[in-house]
Amino acid sequence: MTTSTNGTFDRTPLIAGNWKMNMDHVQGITLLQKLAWTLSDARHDFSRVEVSVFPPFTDIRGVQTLVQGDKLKLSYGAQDLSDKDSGAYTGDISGAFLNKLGCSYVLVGHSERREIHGESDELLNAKVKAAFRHGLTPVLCAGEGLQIRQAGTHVEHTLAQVRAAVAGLDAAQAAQLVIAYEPIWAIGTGEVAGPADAQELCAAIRAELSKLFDADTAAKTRLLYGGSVKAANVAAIMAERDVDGVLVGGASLDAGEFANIARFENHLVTN
Ligand SMILES: O=C(CO)COP(=O)(O)O
Repeated sequence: MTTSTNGTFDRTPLIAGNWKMNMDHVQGITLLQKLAWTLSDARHDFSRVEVSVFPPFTDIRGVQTLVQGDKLKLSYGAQDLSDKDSGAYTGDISGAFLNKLGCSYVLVGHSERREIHGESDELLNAKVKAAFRHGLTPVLCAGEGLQIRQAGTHVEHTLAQVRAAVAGLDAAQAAQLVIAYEPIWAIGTGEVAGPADAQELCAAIRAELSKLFDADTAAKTRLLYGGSVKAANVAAIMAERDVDGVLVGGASLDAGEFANIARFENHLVTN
């Protein structure tokens, strides 16, 4: 995350909670109410730090009702979308439907979708384009597994995923895009990549965007880190220059913990 000399953020930090396949629509509403209450009690400034949740599809209508009804400043998105717009694609969800439910974002290419559902780089590129077609901001996830990390090819591996997913985008789309670096070995394992690891990859991704588009565009793209983020480690990660936010899994299911992550500035360590 960079701060300008007057202390305002160049890129609004994004604290995103990926609920994965947790929280049915009743539990989801309870969690969101608790989160909203905790953040409002703490007078969270949403214009300085954006907070977003990614519930299961079945929760999104309820989330929309609560956010709109209570005029919450939280944004929300889905965890996946189809690369198609409509038609005979049983079980798939169109970006058009997500847009109608007020989603701002959609995750694309989470490692659990790449690994469990065999989603290819080509498909993910089509999903990124489908998101833009329907007025959604894609949060593209990329990152390496343990073997690749141990082989030392994690930077090239992650950049190849990013290159494939952004192919054919224009500079305005690249600037709007959010990219989350999520090393698979750090997801749900308690094994957090160090702040320096997060910075290494976010800087490499920004340099790659600069090559593919231009430096101005690359300076606007928000880059997140994800993998075992907690209130206790978020400040050091967010203090890194190129890290503009975090994508949180397990810890986003606890309203108090996630609210504390969102309020990382309260325990920000500058280095
Ligand atoms: O996959 C993640 C977020 O998308 C990270 O999950 P954890 O925070 O549970 O490690």
